Amino acid sequence: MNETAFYLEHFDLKINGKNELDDITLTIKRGEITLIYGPRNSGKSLLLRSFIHLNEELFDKVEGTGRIEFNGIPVQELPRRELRQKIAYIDTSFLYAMDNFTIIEFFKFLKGKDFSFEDLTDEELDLLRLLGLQDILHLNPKISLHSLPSAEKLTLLIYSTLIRNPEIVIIDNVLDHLDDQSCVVVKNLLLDSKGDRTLLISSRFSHRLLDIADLLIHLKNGKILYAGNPENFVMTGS
Ligand SMILES: Nc1ncnc2c1ncn2[C@@H]1O[C@H](COP(=O)(O)OP(=O)(O)OP(=O)(O)O)[C@@H](O)[C@H]1O
Repeated sequence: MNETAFYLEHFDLKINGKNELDDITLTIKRGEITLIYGPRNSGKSLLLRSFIHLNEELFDKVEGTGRIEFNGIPVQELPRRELRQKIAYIDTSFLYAMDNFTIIEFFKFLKGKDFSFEDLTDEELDLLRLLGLQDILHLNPKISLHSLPSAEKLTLLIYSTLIRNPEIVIIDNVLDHLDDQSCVVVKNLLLDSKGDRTLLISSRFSHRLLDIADLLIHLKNGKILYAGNPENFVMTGS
């Protein structure tokens, strides 16, 4: 299999005529964790959504120039359905959407309308335990997810992504909403479950996630200020 998951070359993005991403060239290797770090409005979400053509669904006028390849194929040549099967993207809007579900409705949404909790495989139960979510199975399945503590809801969102077993997992801004203790649990889980999976995580903070990143990309005003080894980034204080 191709060692490079994503390759971008001189990629520019204009939204409604305004330049938002500027000359992005980078390589994201398979099986690695990439941290995209930058302040509010630096372009993290626009960049991550470009990998799956999601900006086109949010904005009227999206113009991308340059190259984005997934597994060596330009993404515009890949059917969206295939991209979304292989690449799971979650952002904080999913958390708000989850409030509309009860526990059982959420599992049925993930696993099919005939789902019952006995259907969970050993692997899925292990993952629930690893994430500290096993108690959810003892709650009334008809309670709303809205009533769960937010850290638990976030972890459930990550669980729902991992059980689909996608090649690529993109976690846009979500981990910034976890408290320090839950963040450590999720980080360890992401490391443990990594395998061949490629992870892209965006954050407004570098320090909490730097230790699990293989590649750090520092974005500001739609431009890459740094792309490379996270340790060197810390050492130079860039
Ligand atoms: N809903 C929107 N309408 C118009 N322009 C937008 C919208 N969302 C983002 N943009 C433009 O895209 C730029 C980059 O936004 P993006 O959401 O990618 O930033 P971000 O780094 O993910 O920020 P945050 O940390 O706040 O999520 C913004 O400066 C803004 O100009």
